[in-house]
Amino acid sequence: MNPLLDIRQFDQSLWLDFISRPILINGQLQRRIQDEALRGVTSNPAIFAKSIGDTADYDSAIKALALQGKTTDDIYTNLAVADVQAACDLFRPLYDRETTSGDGYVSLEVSPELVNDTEGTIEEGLRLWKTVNRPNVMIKVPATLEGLPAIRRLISEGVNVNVTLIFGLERYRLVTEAFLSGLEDRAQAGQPLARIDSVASFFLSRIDVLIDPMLEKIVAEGGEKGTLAQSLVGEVALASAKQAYQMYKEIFAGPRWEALKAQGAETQRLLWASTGNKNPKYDDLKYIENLIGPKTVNTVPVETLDIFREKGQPAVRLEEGLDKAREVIARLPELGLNLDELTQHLEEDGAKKFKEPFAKLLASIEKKRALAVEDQVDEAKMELGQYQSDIDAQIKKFQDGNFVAGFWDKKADLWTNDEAGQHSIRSYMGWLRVAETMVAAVPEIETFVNEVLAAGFKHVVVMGMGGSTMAPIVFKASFPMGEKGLPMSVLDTTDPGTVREIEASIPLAETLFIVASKSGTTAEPLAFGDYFYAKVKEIKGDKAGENFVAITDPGSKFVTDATEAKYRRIFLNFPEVGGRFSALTYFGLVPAALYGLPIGRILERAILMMRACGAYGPTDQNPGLELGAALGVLAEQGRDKLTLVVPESLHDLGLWLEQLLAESTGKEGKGILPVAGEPLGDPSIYGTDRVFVYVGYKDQADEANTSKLQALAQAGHPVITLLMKDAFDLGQEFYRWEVATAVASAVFGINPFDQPNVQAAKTATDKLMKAVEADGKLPEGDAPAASENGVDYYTAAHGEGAAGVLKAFFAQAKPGDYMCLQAYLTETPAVSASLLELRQRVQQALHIATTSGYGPRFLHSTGQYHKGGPNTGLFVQFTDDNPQDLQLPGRSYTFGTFKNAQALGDLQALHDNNRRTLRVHLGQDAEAGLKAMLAALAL
Ligand SMILES: O=P(O)(O)OC[C@H]1O[C@](O)(CO)[C@@H](O)[C@@H]1O
Ligand SMILES: O=C[C@H](O)[C@H](O)COP(=O)(O)O
Repeated sequence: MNPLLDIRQFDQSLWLDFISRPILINGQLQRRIQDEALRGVTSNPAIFAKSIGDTADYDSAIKALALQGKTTDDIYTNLAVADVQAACDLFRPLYDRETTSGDGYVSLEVSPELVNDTEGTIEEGLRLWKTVNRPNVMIKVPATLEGLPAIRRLISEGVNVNVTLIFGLERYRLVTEAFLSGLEDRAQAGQPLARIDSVASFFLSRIDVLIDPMLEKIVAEGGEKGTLAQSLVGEVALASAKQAYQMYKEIFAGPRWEALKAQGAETQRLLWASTGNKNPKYDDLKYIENLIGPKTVNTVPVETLDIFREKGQPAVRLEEGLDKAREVIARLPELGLNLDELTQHLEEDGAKKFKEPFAKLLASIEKKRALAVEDQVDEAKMELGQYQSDIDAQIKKFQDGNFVAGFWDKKADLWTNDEAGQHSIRSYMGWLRVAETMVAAVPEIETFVNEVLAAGFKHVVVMGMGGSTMAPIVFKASFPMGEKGLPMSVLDTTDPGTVREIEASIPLAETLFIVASKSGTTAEPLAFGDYFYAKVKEIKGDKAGENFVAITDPGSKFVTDATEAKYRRIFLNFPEVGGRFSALTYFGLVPAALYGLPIGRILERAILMMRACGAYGPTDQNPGLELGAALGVLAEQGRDKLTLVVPESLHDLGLWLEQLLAESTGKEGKGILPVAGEPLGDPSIYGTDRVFVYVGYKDQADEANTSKLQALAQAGHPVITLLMKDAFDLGQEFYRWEVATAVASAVFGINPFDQPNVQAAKTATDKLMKAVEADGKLPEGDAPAASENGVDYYTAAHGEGAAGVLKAFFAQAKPGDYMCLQAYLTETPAVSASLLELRQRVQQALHIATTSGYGPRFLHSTGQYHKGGPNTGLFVQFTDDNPQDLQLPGRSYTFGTFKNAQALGDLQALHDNNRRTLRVHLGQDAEAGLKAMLAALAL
């Protein structure tokens, strides 16, 4: 027996007299709807004062909104509306299902300051109705004399109204009159009456709280009056309610009502409010159990609802003791108690009881707002030496041309005069303000995380390429897992060894797989999805979809496929945000939240940087513009190798930055080459093509790097230092770099948002895969230039044996060139160490920049620059025999063949762009093969 469910047979609806973000996010409200037959929610200014003003639950959102320049009032409205919307959405299925019950509603009250202001109430009521934009919201309007015409008007406009602060029977009659007149106005205007729902909230416990002490005083005086008073103690509220219910039955009967009913109108139900008992002498369920009757609502505080669940005795009692109820009210005057005056007092006091906490709430928001806007972004230290004046001139040029205003207005001619290019630029500027949208999406994501935890998942695997997984990689490497987070793996390679490794390390049935692909067409994530779906299906059969989540753009075929495969959830991202600019969208934030990070704080910092970059009006300095102008000018003057130096704790930031810079700027023979993971050396080993950027933490000394950087700055190399307070500042840095990349692209006059040369490798790979499908294997290639110790060397450079070939290949290096290692291998410490050794030796001997990436990951990141940037690269590609190959389900080929086709396809694209290449096939044992190659290298 559960009284919460049993009460339904008496046609009473229980609503919850509380709302807060935590109960929306942690699933409590949903559980109450699902398991406890909860049928609505009411809020009031005091409730919001408690949930917003007295907790830190909204602090991140308040800060983010404050930084956007919102006023305190706007911040309150934004928070309250967001909660009400979320609650409305939870009740929506109930609301849609039960078209005549009048349930499924969430109430939001107009400002208590409007309690005696008719026009103000109408205006705010309509505004809130529009802003919440849900059919199942009720706007709460006080039943003051000034409120009555507002109720009539709002009802006539089709707004659902919860009339609040009703204490007396006469006023109740006027409330029903306002409701009926509103419906009649509406009918006269030819508008439909169905689903215009309204409740009349009769406040109960407050009546007894006021009158009982008066009665008790009379009791104390003794005599007849004392005896009478004694019989009335604790009775007035219930008697009022019972009488009101009789009035309700009368009013909503007869010809006037029947005419409205015939047009689809529903009655304005009585809602018992203020039903949390406030007198310890009374039963906690006094205002619940005694007021059960058909077609009524009781809005109950959390604690009372829980008590009712435990020991409630539901039965219809609302029409019991009606004579006594009449007598209670009738005899009050004998004791000198004028109920009209008392209810008037309650009304005034009621207004005060809402105004005071509301004022406190606004004051607390104001305090947080004022503090937030004082916050400053972490300043960059720019040691630009001889380049300073040219960079200053570029910034001045931008200022004179009103660049920043144009930037925020998405004026595409800041980048290119080409019409198609301009169109593409305008279509991909959504990242500029997407962090604002995501602040609003935080509760949705956090709710999802709680759902995943409640479902018992133990691990998350994010699967995707490039911009769809880079941010999760950075978050995972830069933060420890959050307290309630799940361990997270990222799969962004077709390397079978890595796929196996991940598979072996996860509890398959309890792993949530996120297939992340903006386009929904990228071959790798779709293959990963298919592979693991088949694996989970072996365990969970038709329920496999429960373990899968998609993040993709709306309208992609992947949306259809994921829907068919019954994915647990599909997050639709934003078509106007490109992959490498998507760190602060669902792509970065859903995994981050599952990993247990408070994503609101990451967004807060991003918005701080947006503000500094002029998103909300001109600023004295613009960190994104300054960084971008510096990088653009330096690259134009030959300093085009951005050498990123980071402490170990930020080692994967380079992966994200590489994609952003290389894919955005590496085209039309221009661009900035990001150089990440290269050990920092003395000034003597560097050419004049470098700019050094250090990203680290303010309070973490990094002596080894900082002293070397000092020496480099002294030797005339430009050095830029960005120090973060903590890892949450990654939100700030992501944004700074996105702006800087777009600005540097404007210096070059290129479109930062396309990747014209990526397709070439994909097309070549597709062609090779067609051959695989037809012949069962990849086509035979040219003969190697050398073969030694199980390692084959393929290159156009000629030489004797492995050593000769390597010598000839590296002999092509010129100042300003770079060597790029492309390892289509399983990432292991030994492989990474050999690649690093190779980089070091080349750097020391040839004084050129070196980069390194695992394939096929880099194809979706730096691959654009390799083919589209300047022809300064010497590319060394490593492949192996994929000793641990894996079959792909539903396909005629393996992961290994797919990966090797990707390598060959890219090699083809490099050749087509006349790049200098060396392919080193390492055979069965990549680690040994690499050692053999290093032994043959005479550098
Ligand atoms: O998210 P998608 O559409 O799968 O694309 C992944 C990556 O591939 C690229 O399109 C390059 O191939 C990147 O720009 C992108 O981040
Ligand atoms: O709509 C509900 C009312 O705002 C609420 O029940 C008031 O209760 P209180 O008297 O306990 O503040």
